[in-house]
Amino acid sequence: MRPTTLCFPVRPDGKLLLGRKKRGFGVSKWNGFGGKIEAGENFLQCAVRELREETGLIAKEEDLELVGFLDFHFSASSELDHIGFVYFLRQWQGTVQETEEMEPQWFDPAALPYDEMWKGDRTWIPMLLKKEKVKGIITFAEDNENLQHLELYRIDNV
Ligand SMILES: Nc1nc2c([nH]c(=O)n2[C@H]2C[C@H](O)[C@@H](COP(=O)(O)OP(=O)(O)OP(=O)(O)O)O2)c(=O)[nH]1
Repeated sequence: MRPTTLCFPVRPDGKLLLGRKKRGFGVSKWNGFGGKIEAGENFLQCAVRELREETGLIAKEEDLELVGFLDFHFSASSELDHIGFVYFLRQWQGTVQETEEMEPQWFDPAALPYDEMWKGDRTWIPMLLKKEKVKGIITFAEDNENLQHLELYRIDNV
């Protein structure tokens, strides 16, 4: 699978914007916003485009803070394997809109809906919230849901 981006808008009061995915892979899970890089795009361009498509928010590339680099492996379906560049975004233009793909909602960082998120997220998102940057490999079991292996490192720079 092509590389992907994943962006979490963060408000001045610390709340994070998540979206409940309405269709496709990971349907009904809460997640950040992103998707596959398109031909001719770099990661920042992809992150800006996906955020706009999924939330209506308009970001400047220079406002995207790279906070994570994750290697997602699916032991049963290697065609799903992908790397993900993870960004925090603290400034944008526009207002949040529900889209065909995502139902957005702001969450207190201390009360993220981890039970309805990808299983590794409860481990690496709190690291990001502590201002750590994270690199790692997340391997999902045969059911593409449960974790088979999780290897996360705190790094100085992504
Ligand atoms: N937060 C989080 N997201 C994950 C994990 N594993 C995983 O595949 N994803 C997400 C990242 C992407 O949104 C998605 C990868 O599939 P995708 O690129 O087809 O997703 P998409 O439908 O949003 O992409 P697109 O068609 O819009 O390009 O799954 C995980 O462990 N945590």
